[in-house]
This record gives sequence, structure tokens and C-alpha cells, in this order.
Amino acid sequence: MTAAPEQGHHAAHTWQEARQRAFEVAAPIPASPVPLRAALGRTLSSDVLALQDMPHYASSAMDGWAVNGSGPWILSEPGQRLAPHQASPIVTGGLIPPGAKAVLRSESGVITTDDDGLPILGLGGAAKPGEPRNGQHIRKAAEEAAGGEVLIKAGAVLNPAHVALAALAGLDEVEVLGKPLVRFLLTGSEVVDQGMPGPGQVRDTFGPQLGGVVELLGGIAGDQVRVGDSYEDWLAALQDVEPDVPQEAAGLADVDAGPPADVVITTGGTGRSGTDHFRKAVAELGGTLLIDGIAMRPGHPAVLAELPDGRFVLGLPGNPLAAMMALFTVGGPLLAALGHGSMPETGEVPSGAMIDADPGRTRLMPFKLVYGLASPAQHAGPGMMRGLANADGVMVVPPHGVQLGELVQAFALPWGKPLPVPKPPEEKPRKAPARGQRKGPQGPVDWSALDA
Ligand SMILES: Nc1nc2c(c(=O)[nH]1)N[C@H]1C(S)=C(S)[C@@H](COP(=O)(O)OP(=O)(O)OC[C@H]3O[C@@H](n4cnc5c(N)ncnc54)[C@H](O)[C@@H]3O)O[C@H]1N2
Ligand code: MOO
Repeated sequence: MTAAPEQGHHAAHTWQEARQRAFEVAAPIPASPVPLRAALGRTLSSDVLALQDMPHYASSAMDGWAVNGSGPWILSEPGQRLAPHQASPIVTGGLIPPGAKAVLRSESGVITTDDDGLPILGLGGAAKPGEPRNGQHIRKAAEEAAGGEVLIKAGAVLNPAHVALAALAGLDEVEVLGKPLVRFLLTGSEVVDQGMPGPGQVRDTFGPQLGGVVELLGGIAGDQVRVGDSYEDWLAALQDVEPDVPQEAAGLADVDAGPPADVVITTGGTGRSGTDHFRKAVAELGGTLLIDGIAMRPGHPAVLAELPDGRFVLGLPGNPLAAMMALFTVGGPLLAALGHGSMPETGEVPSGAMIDADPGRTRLMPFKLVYGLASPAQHAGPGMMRGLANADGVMVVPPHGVQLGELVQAFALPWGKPLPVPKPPEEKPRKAPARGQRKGPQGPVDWSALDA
């Protein structure tokens, strides 16, 4: 828990500066190959070509017999070259044997015996007139694509069908733009992750939530590790290039240690108190503080650091709403920059309330739209989630406050609808509406033209 902050400490960055800095300190992660199973939703960085003809061999589209010439046909062993009037059994997808000219569906043929008692295939059953036509029910090689043809262009965001197409084309991996992998270190000995919390305990809001938000902000959510309150635990968890921290002991054994994280997000312990391990651990690891507090509320203790191995560490305050605001402010731009994206947009909404000045601090206020006006949400204290859960966006209230009806900067929630486009000031109609179409109260009639 947090004690008094250091005397005379001032947040180094305004809200706008903090966003800009978080965006500028990160360079896009270079493109690299990923296995197809991990490719969904990624942005392709080089064209996918067919590695060979697709399909790469002629195959049967039906269960039945491969045949050469007209019937009746003498049956031979599957796979052997067929001479005229010979046939051999084949299944859907089976390799067309040399010499075959068509496939006769099983329901169009009947097997009888000739005078010598040898099996003979003849037309029958459901055979249609002219069946089998030359080439009928044969899927030709290269009918989908020739080897070397471009199947998916660089820049495509891979959908499930793209991934399947790449597999059909013979690829095991595809080249995609880098996307930041994020791991989580959750702190707080008072935090319980299931059941009813007792007095002095609090249910963990971060475990079930952060991964989802990180994905919406353009990151890949990696594993979560719960860290004890001691400095040694903190240091060890941050130090571990990859979490050899015994996750089973931490009760979170869902993900095995994979590739190194690009970003580590910590929760809690950002306050400048006896349990502020963040800054101390970053310093001991030779890291650099890039953002050390932001002149905003809630979320002012947010910290961003870079470790010598290139990982960014984003320290979110423990208060749940404060953490979300810090994540939107710093995490959004950081993840966008790492993932080849652009700075998350902000817009404007007309304020539905007069909001007093709070010198030196930007306030981030979840709002609901009421008749087109952004009305500050209730239940939006730093430790609450109810206001944000039902909000339509977040207002960025400048230190000098806002007048009722004034346009104020705002951003949409990563899971919500975009902000409405503010209506331009109403223009006066250039032409009088046609007679009979005019709505609303009629004004006084101007007879002056009749006087002329
Ligand atoms: N004397 C001062 N005290 C505090 C100040 C201050 O300036 N002077 N700032 C306050 C603000 S603002 C914030 S925000 C917090 C920052 O605290 P920490 O980041 O150090 O976080 P903790 O102290 O560990 O926890 C704060 C609060 O959040 C709860 N918490 C922590 N983890 C979770 C979780 N996973 N799920 C739900 N809630 C969590 C924790 O129980 C505390 O109630 O400091 C203020 N104090
Ligand atoms: O960051 Mo604290 O309230 O401003 O929650």
C-alpha cells in the first residue's frame, strides 16, 4: 500500500507529452516469420506465393472409378496405367492414374461379370446421358493457382481463410509485421484472484482484464505472474529475461515460457512509499525511466522505463480505474508504435457539465452520452470500475476546466464505439423550403414585396 509521496515531487509530463513520449520512444518491431497457427490477425509483410501448383496433382472429385474411353470397362488394380476400356476404383481426392480420361461416380456404374466370370464395370444406376464426359469429375492440377502465383498480398490482415490458403500453398510460416508481446507482473499481497475477499483484501481486477485490453490496443497478451511484495521478488520477476519465476507456485501456470516479452506491465507499487520497488528495481537493473509520473488524474503515478535488454516496463498504479487511464495514456501509444500503428486518435465531444479548474492536472473522466452531450459518469473514483464499464468514452478535461456545451478533447474506449462526429454549426437554409413542406412554427409574413 502507498504512503506519503516524496516531498516536492512533480509529475514530469503533461498528459499530451506522456502520450507523445510513449509513442516516440518505441520503434516498430521488425517483421519476422510466425507459424501459421499464430498468424491469425497479423499483418502480412511479404506476399504469399503458391510454392507449387495448387492442387499439385490431378485428383478425383468423386468416389467411383477412373476410366479410359467408353464402357464397358475391364477393372484393373488402382493406380495402374489405364488402357482404353479399362477402369480402376478411386476415392474423392485420390490421385488420377495415368491414362484416365474421366471419373465415373459410384452411383453411375454397376459391376457385373463377363462370360468368363471376370468383373466388368458398366453404366447403370443413376448414370446421366453422356456420362462420363471427357475430364468429368477430375480436379485438374494448378486449377486454383500455378506455382509462383501471388495468393495474398503484403499488407493483408490475415483472416482464417488466408491462413488456410497459406497452408494449401505449402507454407509452414508467414512473414508478418512485428507485434509486441506483453507479460504481466501483478503485485499486492492483499489481492485475491477468486472468491469473496475478506476485510483488507481486494478482488483482482487486473488478471481477468489486462490481457483483453492489451490485445485491443494492438499487443499480444502473454502470461501473468503474481509477484510477492518483497523487493527481492520484484527484482527477480523483472530480471528474469523470461519468466522462470515458478508460475505454478504463483498459481498461474497457463502459458509456457515462450519468446522474450517486448513489454512488461506491472500493477501496483508505483506510489513513492516503502513498497515502491519499481524505480529501485529499474535502477538496479541499469534501466532508464522514460516517464516518471504524469500530471493527470487518476493515474498520476504511472511509470515507463526501458531495461538494457530493450524491454519496456510500464508500471500501472494499483487503483483499478487509475491503471486503465495509465494504460490508455501510455500503453496505447507504446503498443501502437511497437506494432507499426499510428498514434491512437482523440476527438472532441460537447461537455454536458461545467467542470471546474484543477490547476496543473488533466482529468480523465469516463462519460456517458446523454442527448449528444458528454456527461461525466458516476462511480468513477480511482478504485472503481462501474463508471468506466458503462461509459461511452473518456473526456480529457484540461486543467482550466470546461464550460457547459464546450467541445472537450476525448477518446473512445478500445472496446467501444468510435466517438460521434460533432455536428458542424447549423447553416441557415439558402432557399426557402417548398410550399407545404415547411415544418415547425411559421414566422410573421413579410408583405413588403407587394408594396413595390
Ligand atoms: N500518500 C499518498 N498516497 C497515495 C497517493 C499519493 O499521492 N500520496 N497516490 C494515490 C494514488 S493516486 C494511487 S493511483 C495509488 C498508487 O498506488 P500504487 O500503484 O502504489 O498501488 P498500491 O498501493 O499497491 O495499490 C493501490 C490500491 O489499488 C489496489 N489494488 C492493487 N492491485 C489491485 C488489483 N489487482 N485489483 C484491484 N485492486 C488492486 C490496492 O488494494 C490499493 O487499494 O496510491 C494512492 N495513494
Ligand atoms: O492515480 Mo490515482 O487516483 O490518481 O488513482
